Amino acid sequence: MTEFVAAIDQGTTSTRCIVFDAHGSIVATAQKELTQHFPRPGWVEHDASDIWRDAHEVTRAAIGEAGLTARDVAAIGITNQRETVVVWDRRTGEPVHRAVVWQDTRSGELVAGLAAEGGQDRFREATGLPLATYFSGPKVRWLLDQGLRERAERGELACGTVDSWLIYKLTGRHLTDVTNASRTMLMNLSTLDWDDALLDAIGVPRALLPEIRPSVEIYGEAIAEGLEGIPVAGALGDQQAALFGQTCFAPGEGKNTYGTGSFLLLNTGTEPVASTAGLVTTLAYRIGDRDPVYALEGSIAITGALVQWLRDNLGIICSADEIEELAASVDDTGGCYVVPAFSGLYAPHWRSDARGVICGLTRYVTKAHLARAVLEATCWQTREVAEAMRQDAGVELSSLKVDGGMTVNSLLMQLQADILGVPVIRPAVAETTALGAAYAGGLAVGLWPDVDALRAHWREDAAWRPERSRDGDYGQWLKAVERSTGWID
Ligand SMILES: Nc1ncnc2c1ncn2[C@@H]1O[C@H](COP(=O)(O)OP(=O)(O)O)[C@@H](O)[C@H]1O
Ligand SMILES: O=P(O)(O)OC[C@H](O)CO
Repeated sequence: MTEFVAAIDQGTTSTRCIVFDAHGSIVATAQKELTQHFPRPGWVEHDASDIWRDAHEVTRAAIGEAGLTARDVAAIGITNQRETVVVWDRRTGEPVHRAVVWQDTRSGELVAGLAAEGGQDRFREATGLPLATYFSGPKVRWLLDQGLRERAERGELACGTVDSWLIYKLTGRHLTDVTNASRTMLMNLSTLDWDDALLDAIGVPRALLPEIRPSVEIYGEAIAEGLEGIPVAGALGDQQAALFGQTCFAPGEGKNTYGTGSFLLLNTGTEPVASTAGLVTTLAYRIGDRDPVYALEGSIAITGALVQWLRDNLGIICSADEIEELAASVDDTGGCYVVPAFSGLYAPHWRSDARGVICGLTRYVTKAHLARAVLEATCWQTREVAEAMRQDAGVELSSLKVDGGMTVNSLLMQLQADILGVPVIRPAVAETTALGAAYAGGLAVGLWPDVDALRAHWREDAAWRPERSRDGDYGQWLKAVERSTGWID
């Protein structure tokens, strides 16, 4: 058995492939930025052909960069932006529409209609999810309503989240992993199968959907050029992959990933825990035919994306890393709070009528204060979901494991420790999302015997301890959140 695993990490803003060795160390990386399309306010699209082209290209590049050939790679694991939907023609294998991205709000009216009939939580018991534009089912329904329904019912079209699209292009098989399926609002959390009542209510024919498989399993051999014969052997939604990569295998273990959005997940064991505090109940992973493991999740739509907005829409910084120096040039935000409700508010509020606000502006406030308030917005939103976690699972955080693109920002990490009041700990391999996918692939082909073998790989890189309590400012943040709601009628 060869000792290398390639992990494809298809994120919202970029696609990368990382080759890991049997110790979980990075051997080679290749990455491509993904073009974002914003055709109307609230709409976010990706070109699914770009997604596949980039994934194919970076995988071949990373394997080459590692000095390997396809024969030296034990498995390809996949991790991906979740909820985003792709619909393709089964005959040509080509997409019939741009992918509708998780942040996209075009299904707002559909979602409001469904909520009017049975309340926002009508599918919560079956799916663990509140009705929101975030999840895939209503996005699929919107796509079918664009003249695709008849073809879908005749079985000519296939649909899936990004894992499913990549597995299809890699192996020719139409499958999805159970963690991704749990984000569609079409899968029943207990049966782990598509639920006819949900399919009916949301208006999605079963014929369109992939088969739901465990997260750790050999799905098939790659047939894509240059990758022929590599087992495609594990898939997890990116937030679940980060939980896996952080080796949070025991109930009560959790992590927060800071990327385009931020997602705090807590392993709750083999029984789903229902949320009453605005969190989402979701699949954490399933290894082969063993009992599935569930998680509670605090999903925050916009964190790193707010830094991008400061860069691309306002031009206040030229690159994301410039925000740290600018924000550090002042001691506080000058009383300014930014609530980035660009796609409404996700956990714990689930308010699709919210839109972004900046509160507390005076003539004193400079771009440096604004930059600092942008960083604090990530931290305050995280505090809100951590509080919800305490209410739902009775878990009092004693520290927080972190990862994701924003965690290179030390000021942000210090602000997070201050605002949460607990130490924030970053592991040596910050690419935990890709690592989790590599672990899933490697476990499936027997590179590692079990999850216990993976724990030994986790090492701390840096920790930030609370230096200044910010409890006194939390009320002000909540007031700002209140002001963002009720904007859309
Ligand atoms: N130094 C930094 N400070 C703050 N945010 C950053 C920094 N560097 C990158 N980011 C943000 O991190 C995000 C990218 O993280 P990544 O984990 O690659 O995201 P994704 O997986 O969602 O594509 C971007 O939204 C970017 O704005
Ligand atoms: O692409 P990321 O890393 O921001 O993750 C997106 C999430 O999976 C959305 O649920």
